[in-house]
Amino acid sequence: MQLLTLPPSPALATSVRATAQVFADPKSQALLAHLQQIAPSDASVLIIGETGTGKELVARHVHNLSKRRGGPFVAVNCGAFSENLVEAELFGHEKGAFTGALSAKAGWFEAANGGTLFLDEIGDLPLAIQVKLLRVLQEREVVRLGSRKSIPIDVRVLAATNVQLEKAINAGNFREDLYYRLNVVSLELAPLRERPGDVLPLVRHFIGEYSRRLGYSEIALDRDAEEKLLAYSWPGNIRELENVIHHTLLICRNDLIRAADLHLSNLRIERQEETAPSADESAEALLQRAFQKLFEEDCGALHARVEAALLRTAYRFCHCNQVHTANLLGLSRNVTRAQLIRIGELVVNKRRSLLPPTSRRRVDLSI
Ligand SMILES: Nc1ncnc2c1ncn2[C@@H]1O[C@H](COP(=O)(O)OP(=O)(O)OP(=O)(O)O)[C@@H](O)[C@H]1O
Repeated sequence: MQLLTLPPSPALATSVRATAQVFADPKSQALLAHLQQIAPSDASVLIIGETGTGKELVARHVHNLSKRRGGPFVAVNCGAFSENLVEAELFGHEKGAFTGALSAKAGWFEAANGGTLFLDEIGDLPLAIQVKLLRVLQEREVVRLGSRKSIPIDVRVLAATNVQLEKAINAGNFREDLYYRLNVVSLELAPLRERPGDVLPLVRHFIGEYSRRLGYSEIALDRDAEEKLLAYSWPGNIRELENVIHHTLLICRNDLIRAADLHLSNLRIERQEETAPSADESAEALLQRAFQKLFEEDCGALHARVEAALLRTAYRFCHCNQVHTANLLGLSRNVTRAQLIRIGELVVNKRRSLLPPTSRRRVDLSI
C-alpha cells in the first residue's frame, strides 16, 4: 500500500480537502506510476472515470508534481454554469460587456495563469464554447468578453469526464478536434469495485481523518464490518465510501464499528421501501427521514446549510430540549449536542454549562 502525504501548493491552501491519498490496489499503483511519469510535462491530460473515483484529487496530484506547483490550481465544473455564464467565467469580461457586468473580471484562464486549470465535466461544455476553448488552447491567449485585447496565458489544462466522450462525438455533442487537443495523455480511473485492494485502506484513512476532525479517539472495525464493506459494489465510488464512514462515525459512538453500524445504499433502498411516504406520515417521520438522507449524501456547502437549518428547526420545534431533538432526528444525544454547538444553537457560558442563545427567538429556515 502507498499512502502519500502531499504538502498543498500555496495557491491550494484554502481549497484542498484531502492531502493524504491512498493508492493501495495494484491498479491504483499502476495509475500512480503513470501519473508520476506524465506530471512533469506540460501536456494536456484527460482524466476519465465514474463519479467519485477521484478525478479532481488526481488532477491536483498532477499539478502538485509538476513544475507549476508553485502556481495556482483552479478547478471548475463546466456543467454548473449556463452557456452565457460559462463563457464569461472562462474568458473573463470587461465592464459593461453584458447586462450585469458592473465591473471588469478576469476569467478562469487568467486566474490559472502560471498554473493549472482543471475543467471538470468537460462533456457538459456547450458546443459554441468548445470552439472558443479550442482557439484559446491553440493560440495560448484569451480575449475577454467586450474587449479586443488578447491576453497571453501560460496554463496547463487538465480536463475530466465521467461520460465516454467518443459517444458524445458520434452524437455531435462534442468536437473531435477539441477531444484530441485535450486528450494528449489520458488517465483512466477504475471504479472502486474494480480495485478492491483500495477499500479497507481508504476506510482506515477516512476513519482516521474524520475521527481527528470530530475529536474521537482510536476507532477500529470488526471483521464482519470489513467483509460487508468489501462485498459492497460502491456505485458512488470513493465519495460514497467517505460519506458512509463520516455518517457511521457521527451515528455510532463506540470504539468498534460493527457490520450493523454501516448503512450502505442497498440497505437504504430496503428501508425506503419499508417506509415509503404515506399520506398520513407524521411531520416527525418526514423530518427524520430527510435528516438521515442528508447525512448519507454529499452536496457540499448546500448540504451543510440544509443540515444546519434542519437541526435548528428540530431544536426549536422541541423547545430547545436536546433529548427530544436527538430522539426526533434519530441521533445520539452526544452527537446532537456536538452538532448544535457547531451551528451556534448552543453556547458554552462562563461556568461551562450549555445554553441556547437567548437573543435568537426567530426560527431561521434560510438555507
Ligand atoms: N486515492 C484517494 N485517496 C484518498 N481520498 C480520495 C482518493 N480519491 C478520491 N478521494 C476522495 O474522494 C472524494 C471524491 O473525490 P473527487 O472529488 O476527486 O472525485 P471525482 O471523480 O472528481 O468526482 P466527480 O466526478 O463527482 O467530480 C474526495 O473527498 C477525495 O478527497
